[in-house]
Amino acid sequence: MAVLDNIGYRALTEESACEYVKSLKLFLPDEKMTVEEIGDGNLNYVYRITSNHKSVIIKQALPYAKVVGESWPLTLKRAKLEAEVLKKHGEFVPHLLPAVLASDEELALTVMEDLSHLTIVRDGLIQGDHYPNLSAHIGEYLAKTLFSTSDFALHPFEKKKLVAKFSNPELCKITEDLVFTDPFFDVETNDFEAELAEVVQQLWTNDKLKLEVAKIKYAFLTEAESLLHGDLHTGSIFASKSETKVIDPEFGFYGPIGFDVGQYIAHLIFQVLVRNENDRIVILQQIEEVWDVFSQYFSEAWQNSVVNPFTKVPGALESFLAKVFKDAIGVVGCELIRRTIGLSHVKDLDGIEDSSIRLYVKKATIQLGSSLIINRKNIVTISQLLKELEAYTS
Ligand SMILES: Nc1ncnc2c1ncn2[C@@H]1O[C@H](COP(=O)(O)OP(=O)(O)O)[C@@H](O)[C@H]1O
Ligand SMILES: CSC[C@H]1O[C@H](OP(=O)(O)O)[C@H](O)[C@@H]1O
Repeated sequence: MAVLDNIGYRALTEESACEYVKSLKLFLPDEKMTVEEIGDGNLNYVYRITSNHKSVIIKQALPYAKVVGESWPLTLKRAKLEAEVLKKHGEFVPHLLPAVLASDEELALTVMEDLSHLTIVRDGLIQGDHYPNLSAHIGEYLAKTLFSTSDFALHPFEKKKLVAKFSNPELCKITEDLVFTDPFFDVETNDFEAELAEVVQQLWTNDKLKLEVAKIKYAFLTEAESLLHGDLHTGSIFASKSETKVIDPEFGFYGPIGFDVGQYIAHLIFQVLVRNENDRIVILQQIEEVWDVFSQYFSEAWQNSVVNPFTKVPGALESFLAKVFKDAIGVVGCELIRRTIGLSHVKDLDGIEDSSIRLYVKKATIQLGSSLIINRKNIVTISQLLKELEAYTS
């Protein structure tokens, strides 16, 4: 992190968080307010401030990663980047994002709409809740944000301006390491039970697998297709039966579309792997639906596009969607593996209390991840993906 990042910065306290929102005139000067720190993520503090008649959220970045502490410095610029991604994506899908009420680059914070009436999707799915509109909404979110920020929608000057504006090297490096590198090597920060050592050793010595991961990582490093969310797991989505809101795009940058699509599908797959046969059907349907809705909206936008004459060439759309799908399957494989044996796990797997079931599911997750990475060229439809999953569920 550049030293100058920090000038004027101070970490909020509960008291100064209240003062701050009062200074924005979001509350009356004499209004009685309560404040609570509710952040459960890896990186930032989140304050919920309420009075009798309203509530807001302040999310503040620290100059380091909260989960590790000061030994892992991290740029404060991520807060501004997150607010800017919310605003840019908000141009296309305002109904699927929290409203940004204010942002402050110096204090590295964003004030936004309080979504506490909704549930974090990961928690809801773990407790067996069903969100009938979730994948239709996420499919729409993915198609509209990713198409509208791509070369298929923007003049090349505008697109390149956005690529520069949303440069996010420090946060990308975390993904490059934690998703696409460390789990495939014997690195200290990896985190897995001793009983998985044999399966993990097989990964580390599998050069065929590593060669494919190298290609997927290279796409992440080099393919500036669209402005991604960059961390679209089920912990970054709030939902109810009718509403869906995507939060936390601080890993946003210009990258391959298949990354966002693949991360979302991967986190639905964790639920496929932990549920019994009857309960998993709704999740399999959600996986099918997100791809169907994404490709439907993306195709409509493509057909209306006037920027790029090649969009009119027969087969161009199908060829691009096939590329996105293949990229997504590779990302699914890497995400399944990293959340099982790397730094930063998911509650879906770690929360399985019975250790023999937990280890069984984790081994299946690693094997499924490897198979998807290696065979991704042969998995070209969502039905083929669902068929592949069958072999790893009991
Ligand atoms: N707009 C919001 N409304 C209500 N709660 C929120 C909001 N934004 C974040 N939170 C809460 O804070 C938690 C952490 O937020 P998140 O943006 O994921 O932080 P991090 O970047 O540290 O992962 C969320 O899981 C949620 O419980
Ligand atoms: C130490 S960063 C690891 C992990 O944390 C981020 O998750 P979140 O901000 O949603 O808690 C992101 O997924 C990173 O890969």
